[in-house]
Amino acid sequence: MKTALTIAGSDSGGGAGIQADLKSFSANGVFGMSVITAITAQNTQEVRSVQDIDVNIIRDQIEAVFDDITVDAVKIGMLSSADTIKTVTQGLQKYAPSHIVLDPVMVSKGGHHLLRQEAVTSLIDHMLPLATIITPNIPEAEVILGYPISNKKDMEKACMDMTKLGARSVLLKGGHMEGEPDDLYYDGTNFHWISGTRIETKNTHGTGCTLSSAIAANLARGFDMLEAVKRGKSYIHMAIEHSLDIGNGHGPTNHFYDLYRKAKMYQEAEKTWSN
Ligand SMILES: Nc1ncnc2c1ncn2[C@@H]1O[C@H](COP(=O)(O)OP(=O)(O)O)[C@@H](O)[C@H]1O
Ligand SMILES: Cc1ncc(COP(=O)(O)OP(=O)(O)O)c(N)n1
Repeated sequence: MKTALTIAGSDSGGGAGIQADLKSFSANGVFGMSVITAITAQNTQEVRSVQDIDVNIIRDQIEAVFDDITVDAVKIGMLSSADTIKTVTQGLQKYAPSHIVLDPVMVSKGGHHLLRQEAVTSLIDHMLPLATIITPNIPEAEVILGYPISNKKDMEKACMDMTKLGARSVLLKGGHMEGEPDDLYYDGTNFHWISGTRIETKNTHGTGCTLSSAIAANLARGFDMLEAVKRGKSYIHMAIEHSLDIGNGHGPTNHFYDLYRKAKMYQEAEKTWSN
């Protein structure tokens, strides 16, 4: 079985972070592993507090996984501090995994900083050049590049500028733009618009984590980047379409719908085998 590793923060509410990543890995057909960088006390409404994990234990988690298990793809989420970024960078340089999907998590929906503002430069200087693909939303790309992104032309320029900072390819997510949530994939040479249809729901907690993990899982399974991005996009659409009304704030994406659907189809098919 193919494997994927998430290096990210824990969300106690289960909708984003490590918890969303592992669910997305399973639903996308790979064995999931985790390196926890920070623990958030979080629910569907707010992040109450954050505890960074000691960098020695972050390094030990990375080494424990890579020294024993073949890692087919890595997804990076919440990194919290410059020290954590340094430790994760060193681990990735040591083991050089083939695919690194960087979701440059900065601020939660409720406005809590999940990456310290002084660590943004470290993320740009050390982490971006290691990324096979970076998957920012519009506000994250604006922070990385230092200019506003207001339309599709700006999105194209932003993608090109992020590859100049070292990322091999870019998926700039359009969920925060007006209108349909069209994402732009730039492979370093060509642009590919991955169009979306907006679903009217408040339950969008963990959408970025779900999508980046689905892309990592599909890369681990051997699909090329464009196909992994397209599969990720159709997975996140399904996960938002059937999102869950859990909690009183922004409910989580649904990782089970597709599995149940497939299990039902399997049961139906199985009935025909005995005939
Ligand atoms: N309401 C929505 N309906 C359909 N797709 C959406 C919706 N909101 C976001 N998406 C898609 O979900 C993915 C994550 O998007 P986005 O919200 O931009 O990122 P983040 O969760 O990092 O803020 C993207 O593919 C985006 O186009
Ligand atoms: C622990 C942790 N990691 C990442 C996030 C951000 O997740 P995202 O998918 O961007 O979803 P929202 O925060 O925007 O709902 C998080 N909240 N917690």
